[in-house]
Amino acid sequence: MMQQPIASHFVDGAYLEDTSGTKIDVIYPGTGAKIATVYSATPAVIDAALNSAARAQKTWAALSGTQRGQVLLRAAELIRADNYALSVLETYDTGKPLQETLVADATSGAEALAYFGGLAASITGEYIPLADGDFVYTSREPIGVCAGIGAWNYPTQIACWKAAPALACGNALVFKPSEMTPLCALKIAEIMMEAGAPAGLFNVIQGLGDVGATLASDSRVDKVSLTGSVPTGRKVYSSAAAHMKHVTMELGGKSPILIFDDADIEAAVGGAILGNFYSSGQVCSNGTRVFVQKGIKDAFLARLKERLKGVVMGDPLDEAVNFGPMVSERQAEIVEGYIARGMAGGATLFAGGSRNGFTIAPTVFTDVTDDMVIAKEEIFGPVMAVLDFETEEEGLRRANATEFGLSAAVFTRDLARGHRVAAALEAGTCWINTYNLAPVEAPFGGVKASGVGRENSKEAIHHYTQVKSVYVAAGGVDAPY
Ligand SMILES: NC(=O)c1ccc[n+]([C@@H]2O[C@H](COP(=O)([O-])OP(=O)(O)OC[C@H]3O[C@@H](n4cnc5c(N)ncnc54)[C@H](O)[C@@H]3O)[C@@H](O)[C@H]2O)c1
Ligand SMILES: C[N+](C)(C)CCCC=O
Repeated sequence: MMQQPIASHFVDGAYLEDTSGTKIDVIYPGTGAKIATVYSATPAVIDAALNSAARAQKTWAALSGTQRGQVLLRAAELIRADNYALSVLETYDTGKPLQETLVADATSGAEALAYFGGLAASITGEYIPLADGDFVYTSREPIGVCAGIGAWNYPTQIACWKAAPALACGNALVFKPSEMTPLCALKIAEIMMEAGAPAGLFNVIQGLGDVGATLASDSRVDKVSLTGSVPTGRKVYSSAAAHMKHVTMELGGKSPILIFDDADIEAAVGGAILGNFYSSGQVCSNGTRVFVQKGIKDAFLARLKERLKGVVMGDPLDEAVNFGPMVSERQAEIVEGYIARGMAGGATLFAGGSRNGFTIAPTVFTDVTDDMVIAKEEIFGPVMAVLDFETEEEGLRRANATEFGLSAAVFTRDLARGHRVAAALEAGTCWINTYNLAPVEAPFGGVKASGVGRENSKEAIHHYTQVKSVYVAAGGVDAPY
């Protein structure tokens, strides 16, 4: 049962321990048992990580894109070969069911490493012809040392979604996982070394928010990429701005799903289930405001109730279980608090609402109005708010009436309406007739308060490089005196 890592940190190509840092107990959410202890990074550990990253970055950036890509491709293969063990570890770290982690986490990390490994050799600049034989060429240079700060819902995926583009572009990364889920990223660091990365290229240091804040403000860090909540994003962004650092902010949401009368009801119910209860609702892009057009609402709710009978709760390590606990007791309490506020606010509890250990049953509220707390705030748990609407204009207006803008979806058989609605939705990612699919080929990120920049896809290259223009003159220099 113990999942104790060799040491708390992975720095300069090896495990590193310093027990003088704050003690962090690692709890398996499936049972509430302590499974490991790590220690928060001390200033000495942070220094070692940043200094080794700076050294490694120079060696790494001097390689060709093809050479860098080969290391990432090898890392992807090693992750795939070790998928079962990595998935079990992801389940210990997060409590997500093994049935889910076996297909969603290490595999997603491997896909990101393979994708950016394949892209590394084609990160090039352009040639811009000018008058009289002059021209400009550009090159995409690495930014330098990047700091990655992770949330607790997808520890392996977040580490890889940040490492893959950063490293492909010739940067080094110091990654701080969430203090709730410190285990998985250490394994990725081991794998990077085995794949041939130079020591110091990918470091993992543990810590609470103060370690993240130190990274965000340290002058040796050139870019900060955060996956976390909007309040943390505001702090990190402002600290990075004071030092003129590049940022990527992958933050929270309260995303809408619009289900029209003509929707395929099975697809719509499936989308609402995936968009609310996958990972027990601990997904940034979840569609927690489900707007159902009045003509289909009764049928939608009836079918939703029926399909919720398929939920299997229990030990997340049992592959028959398809719904796991919250990551922590604290998160279970937060979600319970929102359920109480939903009931006190006048919404009708249609399904769920109960708690057992860290597990909150999939919960559905109906008769929700836009002004209720459960319709406005990100809950980050399995709580679906069902609202109804009459016209497309009304649905869109209410869907967009939020500070967030991470994701959104529309379910309709009328594809002209699907595209029209997707175009009008204020969100970084929109789905038509599906939910929560995020292939590495597609940009992922938010608008409005939900974020800055994009992860995945060729877009990420722009966020991990800086462009240099070189002007080449063909003739003499025409000066006024
Ligand atoms: N958009 C995305 O891709 C995405 C993905 C996953 C999670 N999220 C969001 O993450 C949130 C849930 O994760 P969480 O509770 O771990 O978020 P959080 O904001 O509490 O913490 C995220 C990370 O930031 C660190 N941190 C906290 N305070 C800090 C500070 N002042 N300076 C620097 N770092 C600091 C934490 O230690 C942790 O590693 C939700 O809002 C969710 O929507 C977004
Ligand atoms: C791949 N998903 C399921 C869209 C999750 C992205 C990361 C957000 O929490």
